[in-house]
Amino acid sequence: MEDQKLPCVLIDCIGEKHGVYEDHAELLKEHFCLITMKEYNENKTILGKKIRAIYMWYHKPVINEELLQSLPNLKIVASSGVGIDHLDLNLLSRYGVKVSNTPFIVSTDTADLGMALMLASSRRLVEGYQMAVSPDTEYFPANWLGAEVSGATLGIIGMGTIGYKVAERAKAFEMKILYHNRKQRNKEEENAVGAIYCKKIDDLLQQSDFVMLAVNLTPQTHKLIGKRELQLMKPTATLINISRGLVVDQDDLVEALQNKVIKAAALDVTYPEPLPRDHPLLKMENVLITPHIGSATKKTRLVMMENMTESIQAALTNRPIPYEVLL
Ligand SMILES: O=CC(=O)O
Repeated sequence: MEDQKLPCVLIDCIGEKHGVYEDHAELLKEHFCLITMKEYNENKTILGKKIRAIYMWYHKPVINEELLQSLPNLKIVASSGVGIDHLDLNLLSRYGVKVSNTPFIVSTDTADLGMALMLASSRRLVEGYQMAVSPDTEYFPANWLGAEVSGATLGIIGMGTIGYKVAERAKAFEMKILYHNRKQRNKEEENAVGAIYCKKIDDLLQQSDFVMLAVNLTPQTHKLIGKRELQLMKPTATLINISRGLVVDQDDLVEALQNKVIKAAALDVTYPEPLPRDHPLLKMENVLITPHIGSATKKTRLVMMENMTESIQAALTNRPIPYEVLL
């Protein structure tokens, strides 16, 4: 409902499958007059002029030129999460619209999920669970083995905030940690976690038991891991992706898994999301998939909402935007 005193903010929907959580919406309503896409679509001419910000919760609503043309007073798009690959920054800048994200808060949970995927995949937790609950279960199955994580070699591609937090956790597991950064080497962080820098990505791929992808999706990292890179990996290695699906050539990954070029994959991200229900990755025993839940914990999602609110308030009062994404 429209409250004349509060700035109008467009959101996709409240509740439902991908919408802003009901509880969070109540908090947002203290600061903004929330207009859902459904309400906007029913009354574009009047509401379009009033909307001053878009609260983009997990890539929705989708922003295109047509929408921007009908929102003449739009000042900011506050996007949840760290990745901004779903936004056309040049287009938004042409319309004078600022962009913010929630970069720091997602790192800890996403690193935790990376560890969870590595442990679950190597120790075959999903298969173990299925065996434990099956009517004809065999306890202490003698021929059923996983691979050890403690003491194994982890190669982190992309030692940004998330990658570094993965390294901190891997250190506690006494793993040998290798990392590759396309641009810069960070010696201080390297020493703190005992990580070894691989200038060449190939060295990391050849030596790692687990390869964890934690890079942003950019034109340079698009399909960074394809047939050639998968062939460099050990046949006993597992690929873990907590960044973006498009960092991997998925067809090449399917082929590599089918032909046992690598042992397994654990993926929080794919393309598209979700995968079509008949996609080969959904049918493989050596693939563990989660539905893009890196930052999906109660506390983190609440702080993300607070970060987004702060950024919108700053933009609407012409103050510096705390989490502004610069072109
Ligand atoms: O995918 C999640 C994020 O970008 O934070």
